[in-house]
Amino acid sequence: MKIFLLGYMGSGKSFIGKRLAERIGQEFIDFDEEIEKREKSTISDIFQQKGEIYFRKLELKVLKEMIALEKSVVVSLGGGTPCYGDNMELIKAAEDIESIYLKLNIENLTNRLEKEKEKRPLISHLKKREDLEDFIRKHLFERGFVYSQSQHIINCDSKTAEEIINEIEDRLK
Ligand SMILES: Nc1ncnc2c1ncn2[C@@H]1O[C@H](COP(=O)(O)OP(=O)(O)OP(=O)(O)O)[C@@H](O)[C@H]1O
Ligand SMILES: O=C(O)C1=C[C@@H](O)[C@@H](O)[C@H](O)C1
Ligand SMILES: [Mg+2]
Repeated sequence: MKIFLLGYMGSGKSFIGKRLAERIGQEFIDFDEEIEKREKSTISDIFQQKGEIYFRKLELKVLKEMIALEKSVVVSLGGGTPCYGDNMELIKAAEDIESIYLKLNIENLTNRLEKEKEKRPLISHLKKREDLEDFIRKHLFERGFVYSQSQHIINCDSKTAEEIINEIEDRLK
């Protein structure tokens, strides 16, 4: 089975994806780590040195490769991966992919991202909590529509990783 995890920055795609893959005995690919490996650079440095447009083009190339994989795998996408160009249409058109949106509310996303801004170039400049929260509110308003086109939507607010993984397993039965 090919499982793609979607959701906003900090929603837990990497964290849940790794554990879900272990639970069901499938290979795990973290999309951002894959890009970092290929570029021999961090996401922040890629944004800084080559710009976001370069990153988005590379993201599309890697997405197409992930969609074409012919093996069972759990892929944790980047937060913006489905949101650019026709990327979500490509994901939806792939009949062998189960797409899962890990949904969190703005307050919980802000709580998580406040502690982990450095590795995330789109928010690393937002020093005050209020500014971070305002950014997330607007950004999620723009992106939520895309994430919500996933086949499964898992509400992750106040759930442990264990509970979320159990819920995903139930959905995929
Ligand atoms: N169910 C959970 N309960 C509490 N904390 C969690 C849970 N899931 C993930 N986290 C924590 O939230 C933070 C963000 O998670 P993670 O890095 O997996 O997000 P992400 O969706 O991969 O973000 P990005 O799109 O930026 O890569 C991490 O510190 C992780 O440990
Ligand atoms: O939400 C986004 O656009 C991003 C999320 C991260 O996973 C990285 O892919 C990068 O920081 C961009
Ligand atoms: Mg991640």
